[in-house]
Amino acid sequence: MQIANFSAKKGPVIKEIRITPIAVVDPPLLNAAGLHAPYALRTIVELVTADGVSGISEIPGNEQIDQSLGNAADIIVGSDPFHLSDIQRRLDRFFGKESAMERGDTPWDQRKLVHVFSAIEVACLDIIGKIINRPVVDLLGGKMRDRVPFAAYLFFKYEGAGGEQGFGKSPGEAGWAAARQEEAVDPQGIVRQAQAMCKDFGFQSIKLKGGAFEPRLEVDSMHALFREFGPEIPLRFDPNAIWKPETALRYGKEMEPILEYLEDPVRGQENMAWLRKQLGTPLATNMCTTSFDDIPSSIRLGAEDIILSDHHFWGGLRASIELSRICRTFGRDLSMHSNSHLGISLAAMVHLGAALPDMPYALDTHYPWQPDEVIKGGKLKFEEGAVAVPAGPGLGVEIDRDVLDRLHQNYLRCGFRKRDDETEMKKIHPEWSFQPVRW
Ligand SMILES: O=C([O-])[C@@H](O)[C@@H](O)[C@H](O)[C@@H](O)C(=O)[O-]
Ligand SMILES: [Mg+2]
Repeated sequence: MQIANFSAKKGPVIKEIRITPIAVVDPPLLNAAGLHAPYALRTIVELVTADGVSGISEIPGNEQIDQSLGNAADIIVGSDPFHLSDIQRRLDRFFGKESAMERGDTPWDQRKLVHVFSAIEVACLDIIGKIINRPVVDLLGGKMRDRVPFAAYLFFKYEGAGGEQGFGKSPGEAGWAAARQEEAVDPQGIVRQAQAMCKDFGFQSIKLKGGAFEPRLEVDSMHALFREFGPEIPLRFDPNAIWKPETALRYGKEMEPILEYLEDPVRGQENMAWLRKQLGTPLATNMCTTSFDDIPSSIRLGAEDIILSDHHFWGGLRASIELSRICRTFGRDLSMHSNSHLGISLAAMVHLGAALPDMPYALDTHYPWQPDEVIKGGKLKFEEGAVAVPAGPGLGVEIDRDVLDRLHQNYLRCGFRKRDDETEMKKIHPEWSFQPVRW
């Protein structure tokens, strides 16, 4: 037998990390935690190897996470981007263990390390893909599908374009660009929003973010969507765990005939498990089972049917692939959660979605709500609600430097340094306060 003569060649080395916080226009969307600010924050991370190969990633913007990324620079610089497990172990040792509790009560995840590792991992995968001339999806097990379907993600909202316009409208827009500025505070407004979004993007599933108004109005909005779109378009509803168990049981029963799944109706795995025993509708979560540490109790209690993974919160794309195997083992489905984001995150989500062995549900995305884009060539296209895996090695998308500079100037000017929907809401309704369980 002939054994190939494998001589260990020196691998690539990361020589530089660039961390650029940006602020992107976001309209006044409502949720259980309050109101979106006129700018959503994102951080763009670039790693550059000694040979000049660069890899990029995008994570939710937050000054403390940016500082942690900066503190991790000594670990990252000098590392081989192929050695992801070693990088992760050294980051774990450097930062110490981050508990699942540090996620917090908000609809979004407040941990630091998961974001840091996600930013580094995705940028390294982009580098690896460019070096071996393969798309990221091939590093995750290869394509199971060419196009990844997403759902229309509706919000109750105040009128306004966001950004400098704030609650005002930017004139001269048509189609979705105009509709995204309209008020939606009742069932009719939600149906109009859904019609406009589905018309422009071709979505074939619909999710409504609830938790903003009292349950009757929000559930009536779901009935109005069902009447408008019929049973062919699957519907989901997500009040971000702000309902009491008895409220969730009452409205969950009422919505059984019209829902594909019900997302985080109640807070905590115990409450989810209690409700799940009484409802025929599958329960999904991105709030009660949000890390590998949560899996044992999720299985013991039977907390949910669907885990909505998010590579920014689960520590990267490979972690989500690992999670998919755990889900299959324990009879969970895996789908994807989203927050306000641009095209680098969307590209990563599409590579991951394309690689997932099973993908029974259209994924979440906030993408239509953000008019800005940081990648060359403008916004990624949706056809019949789906996005094709970007062509080219790595993520297949490149940063537009002029736009990056402009969005960084937005960040410097806007004054926001972390997401704080409660403070934004108090600017309009000073008496308002965030309650983890309200109705
Ligand atoms: O963007 C929002 O307002 C959402 O409420 C978001 O923060 C959630 O994390 C999310 O989309 C969810 O599904 O819970
Ligand atoms: Mg959710």
